[in-house]
Amino acid sequence: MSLRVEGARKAFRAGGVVALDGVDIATEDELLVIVGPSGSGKSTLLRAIAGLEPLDAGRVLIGDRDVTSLPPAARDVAMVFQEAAVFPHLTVAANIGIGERARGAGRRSIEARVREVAGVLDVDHLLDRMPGELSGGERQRVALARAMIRVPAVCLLDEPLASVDAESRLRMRGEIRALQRSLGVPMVHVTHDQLEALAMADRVAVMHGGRVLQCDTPTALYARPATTAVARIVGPLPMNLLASEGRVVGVRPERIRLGGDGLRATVLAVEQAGEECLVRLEAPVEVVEGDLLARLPWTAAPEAGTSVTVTWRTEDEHHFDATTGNRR
Ligand SMILES: Nc1ncnc2c1ncn2[C@@H]1O[C@H](COP(=O)(O)OP(=O)(O)OP(=O)(O)O)[C@@H](O)[C@H]1O
Repeated sequence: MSLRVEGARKAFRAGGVVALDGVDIATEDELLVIVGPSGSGKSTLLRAIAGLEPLDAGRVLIGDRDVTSLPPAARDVAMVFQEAAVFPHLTVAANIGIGERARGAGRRSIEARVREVAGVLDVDHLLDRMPGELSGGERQRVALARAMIRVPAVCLLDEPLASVDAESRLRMRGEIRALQRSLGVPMVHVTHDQLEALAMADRVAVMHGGRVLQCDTPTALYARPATTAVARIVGPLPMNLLASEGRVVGVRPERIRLGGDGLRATVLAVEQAGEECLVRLEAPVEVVEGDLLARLPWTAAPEAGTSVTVTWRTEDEHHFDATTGNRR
């Protein structure tokens, strides 16, 4: 199945915000993760695909069906939101089966399907519990199971891991990844956590200001960001951007080394992060945005206040146009 969004535009009269400013995406049976800062239009795009937000212009196509003017129920789309909305007065089994019951399926077939999907999402041992007796992660898995009980044409997830603790998040990333493979339909997952995006996705669409800046594999986004904005959004840390001879030179903090014949710098601060450390530097260069950062092994941590030299390999440089920010 394919999912395409073409030329999607959406302005909200309240506040005069252009939430979608000509968005095109095309995806097939893969996990497409949409990432971007708060307010970049991610949820609006997802809601437009689901039919919850009418577009001012543009089209949504699922397979060869133009669903732009169809109501949500007619689109065959499953959607899971940030806050797992489960019915507190129904058991887990009843929550998962509620859609099938509404469609008039028989009791036995509902039971069988509930057990099957609960097994996939590892909530089969919780079927008789009430939602109040579940952890946040378990509740979210129940919400996923309910949405996936019937294989939809398209599956949409809006920050389903946002309120789940770090350990469950890690586990659920893998489960969502596996769920997409077992369903074999396009899955679009929204997150503002770009590391989560890079870890899970077949491809990542980076949104900013209502536009898709780049849509590519995690490897390509990291290795060849198309613009300075993508270079700042994608990666374990924002890329350092230095003004140099009318262009912008980008170097990732994890590619910077201290010592050798290089740029003289002063160490402003050192933060330990497990085996590594984040070093904030001041150097006589024009840093286009943010601070000059280096990520080093903790064993190589310099002292704050000392003088160091900063080097990197030329093959680790990314070059961008100073005016447009586009990769050169
Ligand atoms: N119903 C609405 N009325 C007015 N403005 C809205 C409405 N919904 C969203 N917006 C605005 O549209 C822009 C995009 O919002 P959207 O929720 O799509 O962003 P987002 O990328 O999902 O953000 P977040 O990561 O914070 O959820 C924002 O500026 C937001 O304030």
